[in-house]
Amino acid sequence: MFKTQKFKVLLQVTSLAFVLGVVLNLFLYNSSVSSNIRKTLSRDGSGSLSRLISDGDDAQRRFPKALIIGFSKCGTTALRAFISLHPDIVSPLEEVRFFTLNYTKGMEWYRLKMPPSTKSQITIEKTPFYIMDREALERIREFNSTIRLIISVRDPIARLQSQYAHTFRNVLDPDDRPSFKAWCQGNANSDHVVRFVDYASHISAVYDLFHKSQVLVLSEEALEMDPLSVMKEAEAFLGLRASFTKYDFVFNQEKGFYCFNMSSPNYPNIINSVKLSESGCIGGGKGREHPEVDEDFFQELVKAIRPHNEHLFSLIGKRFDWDNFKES
Ligand SMILES: Nc1ncnc2c1ncn2[C@@H]1O[C@H](COP(=O)(O)OS(=O)(=O)O)[C@@H](OP(=O)(O)O)[C@H]1O
Repeated sequence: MFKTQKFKVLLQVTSLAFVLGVVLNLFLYNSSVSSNIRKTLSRDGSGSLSRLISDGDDAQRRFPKALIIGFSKCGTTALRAFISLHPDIVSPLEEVRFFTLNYTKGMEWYRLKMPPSTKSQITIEKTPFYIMDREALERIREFNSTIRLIISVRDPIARLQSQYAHTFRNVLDPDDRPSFKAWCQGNANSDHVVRFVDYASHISAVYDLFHKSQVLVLSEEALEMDPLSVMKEAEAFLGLRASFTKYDFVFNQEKGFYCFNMSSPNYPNIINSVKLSESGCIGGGKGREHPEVDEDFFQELVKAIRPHNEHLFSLIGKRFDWDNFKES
C-alpha cells in the first residue's frame, strides 16, 4: 500500500516535470524563432518588425502575390516605394529580375530574396523588364496564373528622353555623347525606338497570358501629380484595407515631385525598404534633366508613335492625356 502511494507520487512528480519541460521547451523555441526573425529583420532591414510582431510570429519569406512588371522609366521605383507604405505590403528593396536573368537559380532562391511577411501581408516584387520579355511573362504564368500585375506607362517621348538621360548619366561633356536624335536613330534604329514605346504590343502579350482583371495599368504622370489617387487605385486592386491618406505624401518643390511625409503614421513601414534622400525623396538619379528634341524629329516621333498610343487606349479602355501628343 505504502509502496503504491510512493509510486503514485513519483509518477505525479515525473509527469509534472515532463509537462514543465515541454512548456519550457516551447517557450525557448518561440523566443528563438522571434529572435531569429528579429535578427533576419535587423540584418536585411527588409520589413517592419513592429508589423510582424504585432501580427504574431508567423513571419516567413513568401513568394510575391503581385508584381510590378513595367515599364522601365515609368515611375516604377516610386510606385513600389509608395505601395510599400501600406501596412499589409512588403517588398524587396532591389529588383530581383528572377523571371529574366535569374530563373535558373530556382524558386527557392527567389523566395529567399523576399522580405519576411505575415500571412496577412502581400509581397510585391518590381522588375520593370519583365514586361518586355515574352518568355519572362510565360514563366510568371507558370509560377502563378492568378498573380496580380501592375504596369505603369508614360508619355512615350518623355520615356525615351528619360532613357537617354539615364544611358548617358555619366557622360558629362555633350560632345562625348550622341544627340537625342542620333541616339534614337543610330544606337537604336527608328523601329527599335517605336517598339520600345509601343506599350500596346507588350500589354497585348500580358493579356494573352493573364485575365484582364488581374492587370492594373497606371500612368507615371498620375503618380507624379497625385500619388494618393494612384495608391488608392492600387490598394483597391490588391484588395487591401484603406490605409493610404493625404498625410503620406508631401510635394517637394526642389525635386519637383511628391516625396514621403516622414511624420505620417505609415512612414515607419518603409524604413529600410526604400532608398531615400534626407528629405524623404526617392533617390537613385530620378528626375534627371531631359534632352532637347529637334522640332522635325519630334514631329516624326509623334507621327510614328501616335497610332500605337491609340491602340493602347482601346486595348486597356482608358486614355492618357500625354502632353507631347496633344492635338494643337
Ligand atoms: N515621386 C516620385 N519620385 C521619384 N521619381 C518619380 C516620382 N514620380 C515619378 N517619378 C519618375 O520616375 C522616373 C523613373 O522611372 P523608374 O523608377 O521606372 O525608372 S527605372 O526603370 O527603375 O530606372 C523618373 O523619371 P525621370 O524624371 O526621367 O528621371 C521620375 O521622374
